[in-house]
Amino acid sequence: MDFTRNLYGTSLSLLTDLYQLTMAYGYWKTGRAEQQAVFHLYFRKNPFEGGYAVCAGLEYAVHFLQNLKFSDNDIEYLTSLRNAKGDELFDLDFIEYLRNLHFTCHVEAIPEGTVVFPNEPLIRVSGPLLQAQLVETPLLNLVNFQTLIATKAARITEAAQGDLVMEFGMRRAQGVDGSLSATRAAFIGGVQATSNVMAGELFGIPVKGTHAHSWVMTFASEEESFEKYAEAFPHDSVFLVDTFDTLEGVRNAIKVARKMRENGSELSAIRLDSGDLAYLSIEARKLLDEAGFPAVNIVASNDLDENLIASLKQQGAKINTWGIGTQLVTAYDQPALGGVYKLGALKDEKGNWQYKLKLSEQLIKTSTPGVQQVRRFLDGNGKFVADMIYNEAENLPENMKIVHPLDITKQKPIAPETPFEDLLQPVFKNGELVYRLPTLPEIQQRTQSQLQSLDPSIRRFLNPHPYPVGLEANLHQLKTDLILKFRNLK
Ligand SMILES: Nc1ncnc2c1ncn2[C@@H]1O[C@H](COP(=O)(O)OP(=O)(O)OP(=O)(O)O)[C@@H](O)[C@H]1O
Ligand SMILES: O=P(O)(O)OC[C@H]1O[C@H](OP(=O)(O)OP(=O)(O)O)[C@H](O)[C@@H]1O
Ligand SMILES: O=C(O)c1cccnc1
Repeated sequence: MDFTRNLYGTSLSLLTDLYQLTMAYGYWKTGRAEQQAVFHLYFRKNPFEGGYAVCAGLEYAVHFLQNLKFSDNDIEYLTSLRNAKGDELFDLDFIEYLRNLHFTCHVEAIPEGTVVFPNEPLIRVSGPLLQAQLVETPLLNLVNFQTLIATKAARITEAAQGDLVMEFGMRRAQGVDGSLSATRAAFIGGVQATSNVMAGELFGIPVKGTHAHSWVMTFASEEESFEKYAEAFPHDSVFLVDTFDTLEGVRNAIKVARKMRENGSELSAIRLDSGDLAYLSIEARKLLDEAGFPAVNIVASNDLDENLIASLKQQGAKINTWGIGTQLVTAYDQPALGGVYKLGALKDEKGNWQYKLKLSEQLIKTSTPGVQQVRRFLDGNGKFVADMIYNEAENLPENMKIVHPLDITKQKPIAPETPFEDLLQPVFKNGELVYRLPTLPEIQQRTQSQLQSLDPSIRRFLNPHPYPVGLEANLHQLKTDLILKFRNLK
């Protein structure tokens, strides 16, 4: 597994789309490689029809940018590429330029574990056009997926209402990194443990687990299989009780739990993995309680997600530990977050920003110009009130107003003394890392406190109340003026 282990420490410079390199070549050839540019990474729609997202993946992005250097192997490969005529695709002088390239951009980013909303820049990259363009694809790759999974995990842990949630998804994940980075993001979203041992080693996430049906199937009887498991793990035994008949399995677990107690240990839990989990957990709880085992936990697994957990809770299921695999690590109901990376401004020869915008027939897909920052306004209790995207390159007016990005009639004035925080924080200055990467438990803690600051109406799964996010009025005007200009209406 050296491949994975080294993946984030070595050059990932070719982990990009070819068009980033051909554009880079074009910028270089036309003398624009060093022109100052600003790009923003953002998404347009909350995943899972939800009311929010939890941003994740920044640490991977930081490692990627720190190691942005074309290795000898990278250079050799790029030199080997040919155009349609059979000549070298890239000028050798350009290849030399790439060989000597090192990252000199400024990067601002919203810390991992922050609750974020559509249109807000999660990462802002400013610096030489060639470099800021080049990093588009890998940044999107690293941030889209982890943000998606952290959000799914936040929803699942919300549904679990404080119960232990374990991530069991590796076997159905999308390849090696689809499992490792999903486990990391799941932990950020609130999952407390994983069955993924390598994620335990690499990220320090607590590892936990039970046993499979095969363990039971290798013995002459289910009872014997439980006995032998308890001998091996007298203090950490969880018996999977559904191999043949679930309630019979619970009775066998109780028999073995009694023997364990005589030998001075206690059964930790049973696991249900099929059938009607509400009914079976209620019956299992009764059997365990009547037998004097009220402290034995009940774990459930079987294609669960936040909606099933909420439904089982509502049905009165007596489950207090959840093993969640496929639905979580593959973000089954929405397999991708549609994050994009768009140019906001370019500096002209006089050093003035020229604001840039991509038009679309759909207003939601029209990009926002400027050098954007996100200001989050809070109430007296620190609860989130509204977010304002504004242009840091211009002065803010005294009387600020937030304008809905798609409906100019929806405006929200901001009282002058409203407390706020600006979400984008400096990460790289001139290519130098200036950001202390928080630990994973710190990030998980941040997610929890951020979610607590969000009104429950925004967190609910069905038709969540939309959190107000808009453009500061001057930025909205700038965007409108540019749209009119490009449509030749002004
Ligand atoms: N009480 C319940 N309410 C709603 N959904 C449930 C309930 N109990 C289980 N489920 C879910 O129903 C789905 C199908 O479960 P079902 O019992 O039909 O198949 P299964 O248990 O996987 O069968 P198998 O025995 O082949 O493993 C699973 O996603 C499971 O989590
Ligand atoms: O259901 P998930 O949320 O993905 O959780 C992981 C599943 O992986 C195991 O199943 P296994 O591979 O034995 O297959 P199964 O689905 O037939 O139980 C385990 O028993 C869970 O059911
Ligand atoms: O430990 C478990 O119970 C487990 C691990 C992975 C997948 N399913 C279950």
